[in-house]
Amino acid sequence: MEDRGSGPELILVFSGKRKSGKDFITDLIQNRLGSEVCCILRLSGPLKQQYAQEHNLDLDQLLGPGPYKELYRADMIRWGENRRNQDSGFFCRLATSGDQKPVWVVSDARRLSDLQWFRSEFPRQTRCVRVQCSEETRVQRGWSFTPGVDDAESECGLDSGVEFDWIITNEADAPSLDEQLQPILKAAQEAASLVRADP
Ligand SMILES: Nc1ncnc2c1ncn2[C@@H]1O[C@H](COP(=O)(O)OP(=O)(O)OP(=O)(O)O)[C@@H](O)[C@H]1O
Ligand SMILES: C[C@@](O)(CCOP(=O)(O)O)CC(=O)O
Repeated sequence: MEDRGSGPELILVFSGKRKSGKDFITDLIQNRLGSEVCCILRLSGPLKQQYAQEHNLDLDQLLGPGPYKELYRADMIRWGENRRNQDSGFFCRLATSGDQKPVWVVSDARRLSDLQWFRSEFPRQTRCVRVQCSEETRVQRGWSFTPGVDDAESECGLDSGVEFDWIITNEADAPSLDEQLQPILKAAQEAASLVRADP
């Protein structure tokens, strides 16, 4: 039998446009699975931490869903891309260092290099999930088109060329999230039970 070691048994790598609901859905998954089983990892976490420190900004607001982070988004993208150009796995490595939970939920993949990093480091465990909704719904959630952001790699890098394992439609008139998330939660529960059976 394969040695499972102490790494993750399943990694759900989420992507989706701004205000599609990635954080909302990944929080819901963690609530359903429990924080003993599942951790949420944000690739933007270490980026925002370092950026906030260098620019003397409010990290909690940069991490939250409000309008504050949008003031800095274009510059954070540029700042992060400088780092990524030197080392494309830089933020993936920082975000994943040291977590021992059986299920990792990565809430914010944005670039093919992010998916490639997980697929190459964790080929057996990685699954890709897309969150989608209409532009109208995103506008209702506070989105407006920003040139240099919404037409750049940060938002468009995974628009094509990716085979997603699951696609979730986060709209009022779509099937309920509970229904759509069922196969994902089932896979996560199976992964967690493998770890329990093989400590
Ligand atoms: N199904 C839903 N029901 C109610 N509110 C929702 C739903 N999905 C998302 N929202 C709300 O819409 C807003 C944007 O969602 P969220 O922050 O999860 O999007 P995101 O894709 O993570 O955006 P960003 O890329 O800007 O971080 C939040 O205030 C969130 O609570
Ligand atoms: C700067 C950046 O990490 C911001 C992500 O913010 P959020 O996931 O939308 O809260 C986007 C990027 O890395 O391109």
